[in-house]
Amino acid sequence: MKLDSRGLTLDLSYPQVMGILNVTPDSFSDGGRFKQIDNALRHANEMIQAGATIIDIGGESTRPGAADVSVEEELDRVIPVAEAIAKNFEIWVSVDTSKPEVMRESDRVGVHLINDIRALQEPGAMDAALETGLPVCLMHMQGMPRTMQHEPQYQDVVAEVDAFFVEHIARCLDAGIERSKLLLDPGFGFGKNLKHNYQLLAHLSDFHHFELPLLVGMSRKSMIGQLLNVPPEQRVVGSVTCAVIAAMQGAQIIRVHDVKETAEAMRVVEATLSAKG
Ligand SMILES: Nc1nc2[nH]c(SCC(=O)O)nc2c(=O)[nH]1
Repeated sequence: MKLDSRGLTLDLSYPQVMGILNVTPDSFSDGGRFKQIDNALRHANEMIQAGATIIDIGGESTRPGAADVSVEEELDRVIPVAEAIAKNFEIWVSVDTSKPEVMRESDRVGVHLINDIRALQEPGAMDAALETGLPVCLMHMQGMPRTMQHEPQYQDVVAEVDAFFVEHIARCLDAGIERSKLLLDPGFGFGKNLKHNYQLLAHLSDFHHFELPLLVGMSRKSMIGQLLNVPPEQRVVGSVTCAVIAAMQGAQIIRVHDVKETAEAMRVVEATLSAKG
C-alpha cells in the first residue's frame, strides 16, 4: 500500500512515523513553546533527523476545555510554519485542522495531507478538501472536544467506529473524493474512556477490511496516563508500547511526540513483521 501527494510517495508497507508539531499556546505536552517559526523549524528538523517521514502541524488544541480558535488565529499559527517546513525540507507535511480556510491555505503553501479530527464535518470542509485534491485522514470522534470526555457511551465501540468509517467514506465518495485519498483513524481519546481506548487498540486490525491506511495517535494520551499515573512527558514508554501494539497489527502511520524512540521501535516491528513472511 502507498500514498501519493504532490509527487511524493509514502511507502505504507512498513509503519511510518508522523511527528507532532503543536503550534498552539496551550498544547498539553509542548506547552506552546513551538509558536515561533524558528523553533518550529528546529523541532521539525530534529524529528526528521530522528526518523519522522511526516510532520503534523496543529494550531488548535483539542484538550477538553480548550478555547475555540478563530480562523485568523489558526491561519496565523499554522500557515507560516507549514510553508517554511514545506520549503525547507523534502518531507510530508500534514495539517491537523477542521477549517476549510486552513485546508485551502495549507494546500496553497504546499502541504501534502489534511488531518481532520472532525472528518470533514464542519461546514465547507468537504468542498475544501475536494478542491485541494489532497489525501485526507478521517478520524472518529464522539461528541466535540469540549464535551467528548463527559461519560462517553457505546454499545460496541469497535462496531460503532467501523460504522462511522462506512458513513464518512461514503460521504467523501459521494462528494467526489477518490477512495485512494482517504485514511482512517479511530481517534484514541476523542470521546472514549480507558476501556474504549484499549478495546479499539486490541481490535485495531479489524479496520483493515476497508483496505485504507490506518493512522493512530496515542502518544502521551490519558489512556497511558490513567494506567501509569505519570505526567505527559513521562509517558514515552507507554506511548512506544502503544505504537508497537498498533504497528504489529499493521497500522501504517503512527502519530507521536517522541519520534526517535518510536522510530527505533518501528525498526524492530518491521524486522519482526518481515520475518513472518
Ligand atoms: N489523526 C489524528 N489527529 C490527532 N490530533 C490529535 S491532538 C491531541 C493529542 O495529540 O493528544 N490527536 C490525534 C489523533 O489521535 N489522530
